Amino acid sequence: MSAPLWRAPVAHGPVDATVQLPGSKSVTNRALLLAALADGPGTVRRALRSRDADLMVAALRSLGAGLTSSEESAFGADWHVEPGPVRGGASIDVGLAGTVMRFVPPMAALADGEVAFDGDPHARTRPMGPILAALRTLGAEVTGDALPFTIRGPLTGGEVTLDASASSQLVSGLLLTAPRLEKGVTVRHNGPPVPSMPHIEMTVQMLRAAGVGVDDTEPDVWRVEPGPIAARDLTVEPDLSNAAPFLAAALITGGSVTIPGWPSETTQGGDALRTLLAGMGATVTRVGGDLRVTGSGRIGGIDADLHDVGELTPTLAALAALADSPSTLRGVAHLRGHETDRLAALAAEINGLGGDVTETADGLVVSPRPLHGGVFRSYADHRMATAGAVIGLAVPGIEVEDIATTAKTLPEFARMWALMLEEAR
Ligand SMILES: O=C(O)C1=C[C@@H](OP(=O)(O)O)[C@@H](O)[C@H](O)C1
Ligand SMILES: C=C(OP(=O)(O)O)C(=O)O
Repeated sequence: MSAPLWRAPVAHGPVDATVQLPGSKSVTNRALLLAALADGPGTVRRALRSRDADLMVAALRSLGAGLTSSEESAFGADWHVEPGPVRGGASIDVGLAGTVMRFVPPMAALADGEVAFDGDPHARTRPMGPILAALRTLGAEVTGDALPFTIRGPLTGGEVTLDASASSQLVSGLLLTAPRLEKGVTVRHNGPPVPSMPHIEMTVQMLRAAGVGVDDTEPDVWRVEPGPIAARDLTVEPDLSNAAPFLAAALITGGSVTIPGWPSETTQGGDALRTLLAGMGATVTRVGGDLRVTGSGRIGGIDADLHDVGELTPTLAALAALADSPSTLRGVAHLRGHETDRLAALAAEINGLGGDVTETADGLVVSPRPLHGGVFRSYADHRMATAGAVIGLAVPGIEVEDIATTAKTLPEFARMWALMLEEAR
């Protein structure tokens, strides 16, 4: 059965909206896991509620942690987390969540028995081999090199070398559980450059904030000292990557979109939107603690290396397709291992609307062409679905397949999108 189609609304004038974004998926899922491994009860405030976050909560519960929520709203939950002895015997569903499939297995190797992992059909193709091999080196028994697999500890820790060029999460996953191992862990990367480095910085900063010693002075080497993970009371920042489609609306309509609570300092890669969107012609200003992006009505093409911020590629490709000059998006070969092969998917869907997108070995060349309506397939990828919505602002007759897939990180997307456009009227 094919997924339902969602008629993307066309913008009939400049948007002028304030869009309150729920919490960061990346911060939420790190904070929950660290809280479950901590030395006492802790709290994660304004945590994202979404499919990926709910899968993390379910995984931690099945490994023995107690999680109860209060203050539930569209903008998230406050989770009270009670760590417990890590329990074996669980079967964990990772869905399509990179953070669950890479962050939870090292923790599961602390359990007193075997833990099984599986996920969505496409999750079985996402890169897992290097982290599973690393866990074997560190003492665990692991069946298989991809999902589905089982894992059985104990992990003693020590030093391990892996190729993390397919995903920064292969490193983050090992670092997050490392303090709980007798010897800690030293991770060395050996291979082409690791993508999404700000996400490893996020891991390192969150470990340090929990009192863990981390040495990252040598490039591509991370040493995590053994020791307690301090229980914390932490508030999650808004998800800056999910700001991308909303801010893109300002450029497309020549309007203005404000995101409240944009952090002044952050390890979220989405912060790069400030420079990337300015590079495409937007005016970007801070108004108190908010970020405001204003479009001029003109979108310029860009030549950008997105190696550190690959998550932003679908929105930027959509904008590039509507620009007045060509764009080259480079450094994102690893996107072929994301929710879908995003380079192939973006080229196929934009070209299906009459566009001119060419895949390169590590990115896309986008030459703007007049686009026509049609179906924009989402491939179970939340950022493909939102890219379709972005194009639909300017091109009548876009029907996005399976808009509900945005529930991976932003279940309220369609409602928030409609609200943003209503504010323009
Ligand atoms: O650690 C994280 O929270 C993430 C790391 C990045 O993964 P890759 O390094 O696989 O790109 C990013 O794209 C993903 O959305 C979230
Ligand atoms: C790559 C992404 O997700 P994941 O955490 O599943 O890797 C993403 O959200 O763009």
